[in-house]
Amino acid sequence: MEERMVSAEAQGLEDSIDQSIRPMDLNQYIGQEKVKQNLKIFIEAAKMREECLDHVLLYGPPGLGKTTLSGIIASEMGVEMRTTSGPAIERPGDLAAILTALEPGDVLFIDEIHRLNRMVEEVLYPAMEDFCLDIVIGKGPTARSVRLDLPPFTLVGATTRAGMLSAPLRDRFGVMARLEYYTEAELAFIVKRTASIFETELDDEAALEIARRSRGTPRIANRLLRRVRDFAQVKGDGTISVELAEDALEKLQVDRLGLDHIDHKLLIGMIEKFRGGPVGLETISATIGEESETIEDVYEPYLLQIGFLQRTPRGRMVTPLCYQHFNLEEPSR
Ligand SMILES: Nc1ncnc2c1ncn2[C@@H]1O[C@H](COP(=O)(O)OP(=O)(O)OP(=O)(O)O)[C@@H](O)[C@H]1O
Ligand SMILES: [Mg+2]
Repeated sequence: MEERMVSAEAQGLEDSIDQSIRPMDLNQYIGQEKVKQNLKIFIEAAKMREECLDHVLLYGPPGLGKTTLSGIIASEMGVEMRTTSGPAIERPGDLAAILTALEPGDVLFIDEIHRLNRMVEEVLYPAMEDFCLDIVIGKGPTARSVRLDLPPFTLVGATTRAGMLSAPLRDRFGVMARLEYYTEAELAFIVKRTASIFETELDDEAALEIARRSRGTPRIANRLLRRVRDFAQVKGDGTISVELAEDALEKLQVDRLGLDHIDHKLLIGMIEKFRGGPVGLETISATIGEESETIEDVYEPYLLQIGFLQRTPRGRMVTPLCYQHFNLEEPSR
């Protein structure tokens, strides 16, 4: 699968670039107002009681700020964050090593928590519930179980797939926060903030133009900003005007709604070859030469979300909204 300008997943050096542009406290964290308001209360209450914050599950599509928010929770609580991920914890012993190394009150961030294996999960339950580890020492008839106390900690779990979490794990989180796609205004604010960190001048109109094409996702917005800034530096005087932004985004092949050449290939293919559908996933896959899983997991969600595609029992259909976007006449049905 090729890398796309509009992919919500981190690419290349983005994880390290993120270090410099990540908001550090709740006030710098833009949008997600409901989640933020609740977290503020829970954090304040925990601090008043001098306890650690209850375990938090953050879920939602990639690039919306789960890792960022976890870091903010730690800094607002005045503790350190230790970071790991579901697939990185292979054996119960790995988890035990991480847990016993925590300082009291620390945040343990487990990314992709839906990918923890069963055995590791079993160790996590008593750790989350009672801050203790049950370890088995020895083998066979002489084996005995020892209970080890852990420092109290806050587990922050992140997942793009909340539905794949086992029920017992899900039930052990006191706080569940679902991150939503961002509005255009919020994304414009985010790129303005990032531009000021880069010491790049970005016009308000240009910020909105980038925001509009970012698919509700800060990671995409920041990526588009970086690429547009390249154009401004080489082709202009470094300032990002709305004209420059529009021109650059066109060259980057990201259209007014954040659709790229792959989205176009998919939608136009359905329109030209199948009169807009309904057409089965496998047929689309064969026609445009992309795996059906990729279409379903990566390409379709945004198109469904903006109402350009519809799933029907007889297959996928292109909607009137999509015809309008491409200035095409709908076939009479
Ligand atoms: N609310 C926000 N305000 C400002 N910037 C944000 C916000 N949310 C995310 N960002 C920026 O977007 C980028 C991606 O955020 P982050 O890495 O936290 O996403 P994520 O949800 O953890 O993604 P993934 O699912 O891929 O792990 C970061 O560069 C971060 O600075
Ligand atoms: Mg993340």
